[in-house]
Amino acid sequence: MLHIAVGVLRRGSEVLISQRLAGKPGAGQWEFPGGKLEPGETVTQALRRELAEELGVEVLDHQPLMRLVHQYPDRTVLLDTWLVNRWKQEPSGREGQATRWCPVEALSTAGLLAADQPLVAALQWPACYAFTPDHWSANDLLSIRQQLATSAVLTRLRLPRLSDTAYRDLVLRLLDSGVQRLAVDRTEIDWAAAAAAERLILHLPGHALESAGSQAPAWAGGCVVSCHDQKTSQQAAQWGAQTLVIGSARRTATHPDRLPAGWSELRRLADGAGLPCYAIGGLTPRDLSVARRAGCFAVAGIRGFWPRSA
Ligand SMILES: Nc1nc2c([nH]c(=O)n2[C@H]2C[C@H](O)[C@@H](COP(=O)(O)OP(=O)(O)OP(=O)(O)O)O2)c(=O)[nH]1
Ligand SMILES: [Mg+2]
Repeated sequence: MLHIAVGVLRRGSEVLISQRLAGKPGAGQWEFPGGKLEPGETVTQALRRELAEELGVEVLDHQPLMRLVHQYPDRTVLLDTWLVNRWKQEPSGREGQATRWCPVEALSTAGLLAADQPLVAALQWPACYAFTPDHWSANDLLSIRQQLATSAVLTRLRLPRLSDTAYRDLVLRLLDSGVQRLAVDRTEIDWAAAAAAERLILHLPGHALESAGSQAPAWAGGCVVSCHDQKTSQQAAQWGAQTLVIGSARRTATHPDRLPAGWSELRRLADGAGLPCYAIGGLTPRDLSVARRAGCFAVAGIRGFWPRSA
């Protein structure tokens, strides 16, 4: 497996991409700058060297974003991807390659290498994903709707106590209040008829895949699946999920009896998933950097993600 150090230079809402040169695999397609580790090099040494060679920049600040394994017909690559937020010198294509700044929301159609799609999702999806506590009512959520509308956090509405009608009404009221997108779990509701489908994400637990059809429904916002093992994560990827929630990182109050998989197991799951993964299990938003070191681009949870005690 080729270990590749990849740098995502980020400037506001844009990232730098470069075009692969003639003669290389994927010539003419776009990629994030970077390249293979040389013998004896650490990944961050390779990142600094590649960005200096390819762009003429000196990296001043780098943070892990995600790890991703992709199989091409003739080779397997591990893309070890880093966000680069600060650097010295103006980046330019030092090897004759074209470079351009691309808005994050335009990356899906920028002609990137096929392997980079999960990376694009990782840049587009929110880094924090908050699940509602089971005992919350519709009013609990409506009382904080202004906050939900301005927050960068994605919310998953679990709310098992609500009827389908109450659940549907709540979703429509939250969207009306300016909440950008929501993750829902009720496929029985006709969301297209409610004109809400554009801004909804479908979230299913892994065990629901059995009865969820052979292919993910074409929801504009995409589908997320919760997984605790490799078999389910592979099933979810084949089904067409865009992201996974994998756990458990630590023991949680929700599942006190479940042994946590721990960070090294999560890293194994994330590496094998081929999709961007949210880490879950006893985490808070403050755990984002440890989750990213374990190959997960983002964190999810219940307690610790809400302004008041859940
Ligand atoms: N840099 C980079 N490589 C990617 C991306 N996506 C992707 O599949 N790859 C693959 C393509 C290549 O097989 C491999 C990178 O190897 P490379 O040939 O560019 O390595 P390098 O820059 O060191 O080039 P060279 O010195 O071997 O000429 O990773 C990406 O976004 N950035
Ligand atoms: Mg390269």
